Amino acid sequence: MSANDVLVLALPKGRILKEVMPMVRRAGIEPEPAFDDPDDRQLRFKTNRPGIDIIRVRSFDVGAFVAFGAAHLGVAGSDVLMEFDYPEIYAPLDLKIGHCRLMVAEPEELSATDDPSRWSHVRVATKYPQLTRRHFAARGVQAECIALHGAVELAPRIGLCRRIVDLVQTGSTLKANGLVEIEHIADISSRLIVNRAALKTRPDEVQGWVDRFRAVTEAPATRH
Ligand SMILES: Nc1ncnc2c1ncn2[C@@H]1O[C@H](COP(=O)(O)OP(=O)(O)OP(=O)(O)O)[C@@H](O)[C@H]1O
Ligand SMILES: O=P(O)(O)OC[C@H]1O[C@H](OP(=O)(O)OP(=O)(O)O)[C@H](O)[C@@H]1O
Repeated sequence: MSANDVLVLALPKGRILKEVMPMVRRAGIEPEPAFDDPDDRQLRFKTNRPGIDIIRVRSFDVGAFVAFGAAHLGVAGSDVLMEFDYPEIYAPLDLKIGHCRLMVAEPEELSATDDPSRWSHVRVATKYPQLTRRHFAARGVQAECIALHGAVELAPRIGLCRRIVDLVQTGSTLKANGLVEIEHIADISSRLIVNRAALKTRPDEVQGWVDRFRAVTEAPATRH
């Protein structure tokens, strides 16, 4: 099999990887040992399947690798998919992992008197500037976004802006920074994504992997 024939699966490093690897293994893909070696600097890994390699990239970059066809399949949070909104990506399967929600939040004391229905302009710190602008524009509010890559909950406390759009799971990061949720934007989970062109040109292989992952999400996990 030539290198060009190998399908590439893009996985997000970080928190999702821990949840997704048991699913990848149950779908029948076992990466080479270097994948689990924290000192190994390799980013592309062979697997027990000669026809599939794994690449490990930033969670925000999985969509770009799949959209531009460098990877054929991938796993991405629906937050990332909403932010970039790549038409070349098809997301056929909810993997039911990485559950959280995307919220607008502000300092507790501001929320006591604030009335979001009266906003015409908001300044918001967020990792999701495009999604945030779209969300507010849909109800006629102009959002000025300050793009951050992390520690978003710090922004109101330190005077960068009063409001944020960020992910919330347990709510402990909001609470620790004196913030409260004031608007729900979306429920988030991770999806199996495929490049639309790859699905057209190699339908049996790509659909075969979608079906195997679907079977994993539908079967109860076995305990060892
Ligand atoms: N608190 C959370 N609970 C559940 N899922 C989350 C949470 N935070 C983020 N996620 C999901 O995990 C994905 C990756 O999270 P995040 O952007 O924080 O990256 P990370 O795991 O820190 O790794 P990296 O920054 O290296 O990409 C997000 O796109 C989202 O779908
Ligand atoms: O509601 P909680 O359970 O507290 O989780 C929410 C936090 O988790 C994520 O941050 P992450 O830990 O990835 O750090 P980050 O600031 O680098 O995004 C997210 O951006 C929130 O900050």
